Amino acid sequence: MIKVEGVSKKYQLGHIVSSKNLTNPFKRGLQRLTGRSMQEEVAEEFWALRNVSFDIQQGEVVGIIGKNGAGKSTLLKILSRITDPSTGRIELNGRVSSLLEVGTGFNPELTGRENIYLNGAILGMSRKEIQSKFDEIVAFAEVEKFLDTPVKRYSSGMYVRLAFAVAAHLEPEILIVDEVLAVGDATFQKKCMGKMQEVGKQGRTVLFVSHNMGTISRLCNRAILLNQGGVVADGPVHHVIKSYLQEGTGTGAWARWDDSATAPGDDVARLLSVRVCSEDGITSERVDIHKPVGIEVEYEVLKSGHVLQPNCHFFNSEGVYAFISIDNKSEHCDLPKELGRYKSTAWIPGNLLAEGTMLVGVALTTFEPQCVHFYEQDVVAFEVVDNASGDSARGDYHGDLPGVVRPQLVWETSVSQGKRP
Ligand SMILES: Nc1ncnc2c1ncn2[C@@H]1O[C@H](COP(=O)(O)OP(=O)(O)OP(=O)(O)O)[C@@H](O)[C@H]1O
Repeated sequence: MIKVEGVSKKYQLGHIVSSKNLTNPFKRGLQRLTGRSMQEEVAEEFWALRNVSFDIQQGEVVGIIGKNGAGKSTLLKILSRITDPSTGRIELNGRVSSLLEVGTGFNPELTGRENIYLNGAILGMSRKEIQSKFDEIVAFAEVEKFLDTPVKRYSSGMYVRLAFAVAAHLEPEILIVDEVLAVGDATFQKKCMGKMQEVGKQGRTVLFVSHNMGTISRLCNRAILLNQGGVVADGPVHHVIKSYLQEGTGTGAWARWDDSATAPGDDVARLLSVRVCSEDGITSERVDIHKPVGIEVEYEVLKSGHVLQPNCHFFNSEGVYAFISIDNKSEHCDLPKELGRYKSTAWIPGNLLAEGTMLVGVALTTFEPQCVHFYEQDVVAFEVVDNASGDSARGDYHGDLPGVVRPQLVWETSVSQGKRP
């Protein structure tokens, strides 16, 4: 269905080098002779993709994962024929509908209604075929009132809703979606997930890029991990997510931001670091199932006078939302914070989580009125390990124990007939 063979993509990057690093011998000489410092612009080659090969069969729902700059969007652009590969070849059999950056595929001057017909026509559908899908698209996107308004007047949320609805409902044989779900609100994201699952079940092929491992694992059965433009893992989604987390190509046990200007946050507070740690304060990627594990959040308050409550969101590698914990019981947590650097640690007791990977999202929230100063999803991860020593909740059972949590509960047994042993 999709065949990618030895695909590489080269970009030319132009940048200015200053006097010390001139490469042009003429400019170097001139600089020496005149004593005037010179600049020059050099073009540098950059390979965004290197020798990427894989096959995707019809009906596969494939997640493309990798850290920022790994080449995911470039790969999807090549598959959507927005850009050509520098070397290698791709083969796609079937109608492709793609939703890459918000807005691609829409003409801003045309109305919502006109854009639906335009996109259908681009996909090679007849007017009748489009008409049969029209009401469904409009209902999904919830843009009934704005159907005859040019899409340039839409809010970004409306735009994405319509773009997704069009891409997913016009019965493409191959649906390519890049992280667009991050733009909509939670209800819409859920709706999109459901729709993509449905498209996959109808035997169509879906390629989906996301940084959210929960979404990837819920939606996809296979994942391809890219790192610096190359494929480093390709296979069942849980194995590939595990490599992403473990190889340090993605989320580790420690995330920090050295430059507060680019750190997550707003003018009230910024995130400095998040760490998974053991009782003795050591950063730990692997945690013994019996032992407590701490999520330490360090942030800087830039504007005083706000009540700020850190909160952690826990997901397992299948994307199941395990639980949320909000700092709403500690001393002074409900008082406005002064300027300064704060460190808060949430402690999860031993024998609570099940074994496996936990992904943690961290937020800082003011609740009245509600304002989220930052929320970093999947910011750190750790592996809960059960060494099956017999004194954990698993007891003497060595087989697979499913579930998000595995608390060691107190059991009581009473006997009404016969004798206790
Ligand atoms: N038009 C371009 N010109 C030059 N470099 C580019 C261009 N497009 C992408 N790149 C570079 O290619 C690399 C791969 O980019 P790409 O957007 O494919 O990565 P990504 O995995 O999608 O990243 P992200 O998760 O941040 O979206 C990056 O280093 C990026 O800076």
